[in-house]
Amino acid sequence: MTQAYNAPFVELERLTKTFGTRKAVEDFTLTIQRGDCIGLIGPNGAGKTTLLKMVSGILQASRGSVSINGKKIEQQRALIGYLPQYPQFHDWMTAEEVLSFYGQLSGGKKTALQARVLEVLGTVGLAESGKRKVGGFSGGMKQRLGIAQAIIHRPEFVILDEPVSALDPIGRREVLDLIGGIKQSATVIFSTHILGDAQEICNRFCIMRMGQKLEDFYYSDWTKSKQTNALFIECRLVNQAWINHVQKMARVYVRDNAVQLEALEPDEAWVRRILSSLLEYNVEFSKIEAGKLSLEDYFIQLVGGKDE
Ligand SMILES: Nc1ncnc2c1ncn2[C@@H]1O[C@H](COP(=O)(O)OP(=O)(O)OP(=O)(O)O)[C@@H](O)[C@H]1O
Repeated sequence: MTQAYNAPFVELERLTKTFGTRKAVEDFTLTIQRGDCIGLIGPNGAGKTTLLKMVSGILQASRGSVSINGKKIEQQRALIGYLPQYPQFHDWMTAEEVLSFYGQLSGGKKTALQARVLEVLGTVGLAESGKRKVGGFSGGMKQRLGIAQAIIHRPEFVILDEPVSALDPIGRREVLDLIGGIKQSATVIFSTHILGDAQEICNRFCIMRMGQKLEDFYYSDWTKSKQTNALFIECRLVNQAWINHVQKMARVYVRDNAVQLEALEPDEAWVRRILSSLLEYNVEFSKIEAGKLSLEDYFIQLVGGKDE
């Protein structure tokens, strides 16, 4: 049967996980389309790991369901590649042995896997290290090996839990480039609290807090709606009377002399009204920029502190 182009690929339906009395994830519903690269963003303790474990089928949901191509996740495990937050390997195994082992767990035959193991080691930049014992690997190398084990069986849906957070800038760069490559041929969801990294490679963002989905948007839609309705004004001196006035038209964030305005009810004349107000209130400004609200600013406005 041929599927409609935009038929849902993965569907999370009111996923809920309770540990004792604590709801780690609550009524989380999400439809993932093929080709999405989703950044799952949330403060510590928001429930990201718990959610991804349920989506990958390694943690039983207390309530709700996950389906892939309309079938229960239990029947679709072969389509999934999963990188846990803290991948563990036996130090005494070589990288080749690790990948061969995981490939066999996914149903591959040892002899048939040999070429694939070498191919994947090349993909993750470990071609020269295949015969080395994992115990001698750096954190970045282990993370790349973790990604290699997640993609050894050519999964269509790749789930990565905090793949970059623990790495130094060089390791992060390598892993980000790697995820950029993986998303060319697979649907990807990965959790992070480094917004800049997610912004670089994701086309879609899901923001969660206290187990619940706060926002879910495609970056292109978000930039259209937010960036045209945001203004950044650097003042020589912040004029409080003007701030009081613009608060009727905008959410106002003041940091030192920088004022960020986000339209309360955007319309075409909003920017013009703000600019007129600058003249009306004799605000001395040194710089005005339109449309540069960063995802990080937005996230901080939305989420604020930690969930722990
Ligand atoms: N096995 C467990 N038993 C009891 N509580 C748990 C368990 N696993 C997670 N929790 C709790 O569920 C909540 C969500 O945890 P989770 O690890 O999913 O959050 P997270 O967003 O991944 O956090 P971080 O960014 O710190 O990894 C936390 O309050 C956590 O303490």
